[in-house]
Amino acid sequence: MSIHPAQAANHAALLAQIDALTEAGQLRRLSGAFARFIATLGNSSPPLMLACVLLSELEGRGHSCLLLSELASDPRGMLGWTEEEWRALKASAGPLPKNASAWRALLYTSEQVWPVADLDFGQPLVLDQDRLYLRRYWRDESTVARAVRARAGEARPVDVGRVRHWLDILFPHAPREGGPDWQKIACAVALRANLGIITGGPGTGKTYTVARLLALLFATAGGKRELAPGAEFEAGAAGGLRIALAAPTGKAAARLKQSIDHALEELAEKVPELDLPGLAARMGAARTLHSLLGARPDTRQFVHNKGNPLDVDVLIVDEASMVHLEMMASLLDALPDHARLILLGDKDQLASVEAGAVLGDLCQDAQSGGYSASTAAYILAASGQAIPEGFLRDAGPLAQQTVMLRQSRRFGGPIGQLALAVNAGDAAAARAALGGDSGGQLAWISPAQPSDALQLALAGREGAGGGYERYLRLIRAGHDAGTHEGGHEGGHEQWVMRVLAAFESFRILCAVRVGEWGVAGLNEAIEQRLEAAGLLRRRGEWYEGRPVMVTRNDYGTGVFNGDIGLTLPDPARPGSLRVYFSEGQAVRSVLATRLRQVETAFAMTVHKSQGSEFSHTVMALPKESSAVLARELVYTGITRAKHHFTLLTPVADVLDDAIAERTQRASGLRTLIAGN
Ligand SMILES: Nc1ncnc2c1ncn2[C@@H]1O[C@H](COP(=O)(O)OP(=O)(O)OP(=O)(O)O)[C@@H](O)[C@H]1O
Repeated sequence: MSIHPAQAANHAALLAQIDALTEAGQLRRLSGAFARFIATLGNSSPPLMLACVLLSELEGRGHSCLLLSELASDPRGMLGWTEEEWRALKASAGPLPKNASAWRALLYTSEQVWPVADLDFGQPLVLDQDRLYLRRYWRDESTVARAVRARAGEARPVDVGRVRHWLDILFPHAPREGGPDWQKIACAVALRANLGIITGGPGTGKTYTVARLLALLFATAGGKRELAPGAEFEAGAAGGLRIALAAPTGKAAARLKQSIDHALEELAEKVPELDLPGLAARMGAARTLHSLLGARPDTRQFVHNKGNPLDVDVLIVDEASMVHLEMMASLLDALPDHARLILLGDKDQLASVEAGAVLGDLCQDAQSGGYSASTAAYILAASGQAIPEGFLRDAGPLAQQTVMLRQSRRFGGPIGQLALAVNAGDAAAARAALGGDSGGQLAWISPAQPSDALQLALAGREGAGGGYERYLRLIRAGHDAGTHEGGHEGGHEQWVMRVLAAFESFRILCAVRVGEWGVAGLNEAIEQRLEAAGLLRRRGEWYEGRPVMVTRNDYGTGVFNGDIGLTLPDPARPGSLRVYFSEGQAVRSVLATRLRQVETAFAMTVHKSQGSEFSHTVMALPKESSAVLARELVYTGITRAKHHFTLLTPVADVLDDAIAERTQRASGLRTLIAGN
């Protein structure tokens, strides 16, 4: 490292301040280490090191880049720090550039930074306009932007008359609520290019729509892909259409497959002229994205990539809000050019834990439409639906391929109203919804301490059911009936499925990991309470009835981060325990002692609950407000509830603060897609 002597004092002061903030828990250790590493690579000014610390810190919070405009105008807000914390760090770095262009000029001349228009020497930092990146994220954003632009922008030929014919069969009724049929529009739009994005809240019919889209593709593709030119189209002839279903987690994948099978089954009765049961049978199981791409242990590389693309014509990805930037880049890389990608997800949900908020970025125009006149004309011809005036405004190629579904079919009641209020940032309406539900679907409790809420964990809430007692009693009953040895009527597997279903109907979600209202504190308290009630007996780490969540992919045992299983006796080996995972209609199990990276899952984070729904969902907020406690988190927690939702707030005002707080992730994806 070469440092000008005049800067040495500032460096020392800055490093000391970074260390102090690290000790105080304001910075992660990696951020300081990264800045030091950058300093070893060339001449480094204190402002450059400061920018590196912040870039690394923001990466840890899910941002893919550092926006120089924010760095110049509101660094404190960007970090969620107090004025004193920021002032101390700033003072230790000496004079800082005054505005974004001064920052840009400073970074432009730094040896460790590659300004994208210049010669590339493989520097670790990338400067693209007013955004500073770690190289990996710039590469991933560029990959996603290029692929999205190409896929959305290149129109596929569509036989409009035939599409209209089939869409009228697949969607025979006008929407009850009036207005255009956005589901029908979504199908028409998705046919037109190799990218279709369908977003909407829970129960708005994303899966219902995509099942019809598959039927439409099936009905219209046969003539094009497989038959000789000029040959007559024959329903069912598109047997070779290779369709893959995927989702970020095993649970979400299993749910997708189940819902699509169910929707196709229903549809088959209405459209007997299409061999939809055959289509469903050929589709195969839905897979996790990791498994689809061929994850390999100890590497970030996948078996499938640009050089070895996936063998698919249509790829449907559900719960796309959970797909992080790096995964989306890998997925788009591995997708052959001719294949169609359909992304389904709720744009308002929490983004992935890892960096990026890809679906949210892609859906920025979804609410307002942004359709061009030619898209509107195509939609009218292909689906008979007129786009209302307010949605007309050409917002670019991506907007033409994005459709938001707006009418929830199973979420219109109090839970839906609450979710809407939270999403709109309306705390007063959220409070009114929570307090005004006389039917008992919603409850709002403010327990002083966790012990006041533990009865809920045991027996649920009156009228709402739930609680962990039920599945634990089923385990006991299985013991009494000798089911563990497979001797019970219906067999061991049926019993396991019943126990798993009972467990899956109820869950306690936490906004945070630490503290008495966090995952760790509540899990311990619940375990103790259940043990005191005689419902479980803890003997060491593993015990019968212990629910666990896998915290790391393990290729040896085939379990993945986020998978949830229940510990039950092994029928083949008396005295030993296995962990059973539900996979839709089937069950998979692993010897408990083979699972190394797991944690108890009576309580789990809202983040990890994405892709799952529970009949009765309880969400506990902590006592203190914070930046992580944001609207998206509260919305995601509420929308995990199918029939009943209970909110626990030891301090009621925390709810208002959380609803007011928004998670904004810095990203350059939109700019890169626009090609600016
Ligand atoms: N146009 C429609 N007509 C009749 N029923 C519908 C329609 N659209 C959706 N439904 C029904 O509404 C329910 C919810 O639909 P679906 O599961 O497709 O929603 P989703 O958006 O995929 O939900 P989630 O976000 O929970 O996955 C289903 O029972 C579905 O059959």
